Amino acid sequence: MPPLVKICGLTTPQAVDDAIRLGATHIGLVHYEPSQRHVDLKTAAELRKRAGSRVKVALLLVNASQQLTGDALGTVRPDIVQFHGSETPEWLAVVKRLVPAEIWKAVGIKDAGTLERMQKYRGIADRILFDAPAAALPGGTGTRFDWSLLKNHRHSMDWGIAGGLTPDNVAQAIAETGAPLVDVSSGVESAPGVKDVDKVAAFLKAVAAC
Ligand SMILES: O=C(O)c1ccccc1N[C@@H]1O[C@H](COP(=O)(O)O)[C@@H](O)[C@H]1O
Repeated sequence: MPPLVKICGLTTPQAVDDAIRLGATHIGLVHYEPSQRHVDLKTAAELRKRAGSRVKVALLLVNASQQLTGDALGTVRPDIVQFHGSETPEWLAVVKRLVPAEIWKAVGIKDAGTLERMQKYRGIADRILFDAPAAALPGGTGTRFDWSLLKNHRHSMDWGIAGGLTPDNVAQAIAETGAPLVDVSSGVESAPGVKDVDKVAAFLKAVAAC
């Protein structure tokens, strides 16, 4: 079975409809003001409603305060909360107790030591998303990590990969890592925050062929 596909950073109803029509299994909405893909909570809630049950909807937060996390989850009611900052396992456990959503944790993978350090999320996060290490922004920069770090790794949690994936390299990334889920944002855009329907189609086609 081909991997699950999350198209992240959607900002318009058209982009939501396109991603679903073309076969995405998950979509992502970014609520993080420094991001060029940031959507306010009203817009995020509208996009979430538009998706309905056609696809799983992730809300991406980065080191959000307790207040903002509560407001965001209460307003948007996503299927998944994707924590993309330096959130602690303790904080994720609190959120997990309070909301009926899957908890995903993005982890910037630098070296084999990351695979040890991320064990602290075991039993708390429902999925680990391996991404390139954070730089000026914690994600969404189109930067790849060294996929060979995951080669032959025995995963103890559900997982996926993100970071610098494109229609041209996603098949190789899947072949090298065996990822059960791939997540893309900038690699299917014509400009930051603007999804390109042809690139989204090409990405989904490349994954479907795996
Ligand atoms: O998309 C963003 O702007 C963003 C901002 C802050 C944290 C994460 C962000 N995006 C996520 O980062 C990964 C990799 O993205 P890319 O494909 O390399 O552009 C992915 O999960 C995005 O959703």
